[in-house]
Amino acid sequence: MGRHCQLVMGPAGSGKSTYCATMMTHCQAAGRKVHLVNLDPAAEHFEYEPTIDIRELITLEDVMEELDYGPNGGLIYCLEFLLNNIEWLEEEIGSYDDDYLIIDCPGQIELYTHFPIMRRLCEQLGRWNMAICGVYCLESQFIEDKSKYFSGVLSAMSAMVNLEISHINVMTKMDLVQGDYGNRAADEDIEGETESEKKKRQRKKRAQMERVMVEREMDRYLEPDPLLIAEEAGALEEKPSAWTLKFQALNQAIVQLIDDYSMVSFIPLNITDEESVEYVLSSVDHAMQYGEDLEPKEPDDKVEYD
Ligand SMILES: Nc1nc2c(ncn2[C@@H]2O[C@H](COP(=O)(O)OP(=O)(O)OP(=O)(O)O)[C@@H](O)[C@H]2O)c(=O)[nH]1
Ligand SMILES: [Mg+2]
Repeated sequence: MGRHCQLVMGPAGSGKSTYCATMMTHCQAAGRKVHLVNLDPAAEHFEYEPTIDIRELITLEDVMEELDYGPNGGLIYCLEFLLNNIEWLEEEIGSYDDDYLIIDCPGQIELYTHFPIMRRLCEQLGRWNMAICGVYCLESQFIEDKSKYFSGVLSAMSAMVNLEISHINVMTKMDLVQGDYGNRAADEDIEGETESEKKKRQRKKRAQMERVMVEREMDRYLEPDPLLIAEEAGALEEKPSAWTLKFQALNQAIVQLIDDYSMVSFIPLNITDEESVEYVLSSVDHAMQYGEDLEPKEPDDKVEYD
């Protein structure tokens, strides 16, 4: 059937390792043979023991100690070392010929955006006939700050453009967003209503509000709405300085870029909801055509013609 892998990327703390563990559990429960690959030389612990682990080749700690590098330079050194010793990875992967790999990457976004490291790794995986789907994680907490959110959108876009592999973007930690909205209750009184009727009505209203808030507001972040940043730029001072005007023009250019290409959209992931995890997995499968050769399509002989 061939080899398949998910390359799980995203900024520091965006939930990559948690995503990998969630996917491992979900895939195993569905009877898929999956292996975790750790490419983070600074990783400390994992819920699942990685089958292939860069730390067996090189660790950040050793590089910092022996070569006197700082953490970021040290990390780049480790990944370049991996690329220069790629036969190690080939050998490790070699014995998992027909399996499915979930690759947990480090959180330094420069690895995906402007250093050619991840791109070279993808090219190498491609040469070994591995179908790859990039999974770029951005955490839902980014939406609290629109500028931060848009810089996240741009980093996702940059990874997509740079790596040239099948790609999906995932908005992680959605359980936190839904939890916040869930706290807004309707507490107005209605005459003649008993206490238990009021509680029931409030519960219903809260559930409704939660749904509407999540759907309406979140939609603007899942399919990035350029107006979000335009709104923020509009909220600046009445008589903007020359600097502010330049900043607004830059914002406008970014808005235009995102709008023109409409390339970036996010799939929400709530790890506490099995259906949500399944939806992300099926999107990844679809992106890299996983399983299509498992079930060859039968010609549909039941089609009726007029
Ligand atoms: N509530 C909630 N917390 C999460 C979720 N995913 C991750 N976290 C928390 O966010 C923090 C970072 O998660 P990690 O999975 O380690 O993130 P990472 O992207 O692997 O981080 P680095 O490898 O350091 O870049 C941890 O404290 C997790 O418990 C989620 O879906 N929901
Ligand atoms: Mg991690």
